[in-house]
Amino acid sequence: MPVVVLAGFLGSGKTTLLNHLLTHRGGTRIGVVVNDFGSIEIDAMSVAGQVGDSMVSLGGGCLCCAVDGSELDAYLERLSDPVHRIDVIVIEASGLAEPQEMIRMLAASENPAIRYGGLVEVVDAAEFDETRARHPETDRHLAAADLVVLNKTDRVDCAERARIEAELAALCPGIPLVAADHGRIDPGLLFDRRPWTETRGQLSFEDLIAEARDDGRDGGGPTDHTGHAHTQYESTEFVSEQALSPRRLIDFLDRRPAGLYRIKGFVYFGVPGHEERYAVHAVGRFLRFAPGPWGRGEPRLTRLVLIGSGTDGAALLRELDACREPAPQNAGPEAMWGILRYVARPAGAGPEADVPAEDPPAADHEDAPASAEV
Ligand SMILES: Nc1nc2c(ncn2[C@@H]2O[C@H](COP(=O)(O)OP(=O)(O)OP(=O)(O)O)[C@@H](O)[C@H]2O)c(=O)[nH]1
Repeated sequence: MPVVVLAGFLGSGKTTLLNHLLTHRGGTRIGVVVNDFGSIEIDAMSVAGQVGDSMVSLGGGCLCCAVDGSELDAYLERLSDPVHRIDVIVIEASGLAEPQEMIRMLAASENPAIRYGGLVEVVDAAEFDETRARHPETDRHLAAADLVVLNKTDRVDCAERARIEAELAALCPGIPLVAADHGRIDPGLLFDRRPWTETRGQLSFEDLIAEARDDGRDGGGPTDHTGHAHTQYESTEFVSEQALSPRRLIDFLDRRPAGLYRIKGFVYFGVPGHEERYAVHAVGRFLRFAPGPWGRGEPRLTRLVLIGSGTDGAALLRELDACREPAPQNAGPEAMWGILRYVARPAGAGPEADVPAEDPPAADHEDAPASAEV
């Protein structure tokens, strides 16, 4: 059973791509391992249909370090149990994971049923230069990939896309590159249609084991994490049973500090007519809300994970505490206008019913309006 590692920097679109795979998998049964950096498992909650028994979720740190090889092995063993009839396992790494470490863990796995099925690196076209500038290790990750997905191509123009593709081709010679928006790639690129060979590319099993041996590591246990992106990042988690004020939340988001690179989660506003679960995603200066139904029996909670570098977690929590709203039912529809500006509507859809003409237009495609990328 091949185990494909899906990696890429914070917010590049890994969960989106995974959901695309799950909804376009045809007859293939995919086992999923989701690794959230924060202890609130937002990614796991965002995976299409919550694939039941065929998903395990590892929160609270990066798989490459916080979870040791034997723990991962135990989960893989569970998924590779014939009872699940799984054809392929996809591990969605946290956005701060070190892919080589994960490949090492897989290489060191004693489970005869699984084999490393390749590394897919997802790249955010809109954040490409900035991510590389802040994280030079990105180039190393890309060079280890078996497939590079240049995602969010809808957020850059043709010339910019061609420039990034040329840079990627130079960084990853010989490694297939596919461009996508919203992770819509052909699932056949990852499983079934092409046999995966363990020795293709720069990172063969043998290379990895030899590298680990040279470093005096066994390839399975926790290692020296110096230089891993996640050592520079901290995660702050916020949970509220009380609704949040849309106005105060948008004000908080508009003023979010530059170091706060990634926010994800679900928000309960409880404003009449807007009782849905609002998924929120911030990646750099990009911000999006997406209303959707609550799961059956799911408590109306706000759960947010805020990941950044040099952020003051206590101060962020104080600000979010101040967004709590004891009486959301008294709010009028205009309270939601600030949020609705960041809700992407399907192309061709009419204006949101309760967005007034004089209000800034709602985002009509994912390429956020200037006002959405503050
Ligand atoms: N415009 C645009 N937005 C995208 C695309 N792919 C993903 N997004 C949005 O980008 C945000 C982050 O996407 P995710 O799939 O959660 O990213 P991720 O890599 O799983 O994030 P982390 O787990 O935090 O590292 C969400 O709001 C997505 O809807 C795309 O191709 N174009």
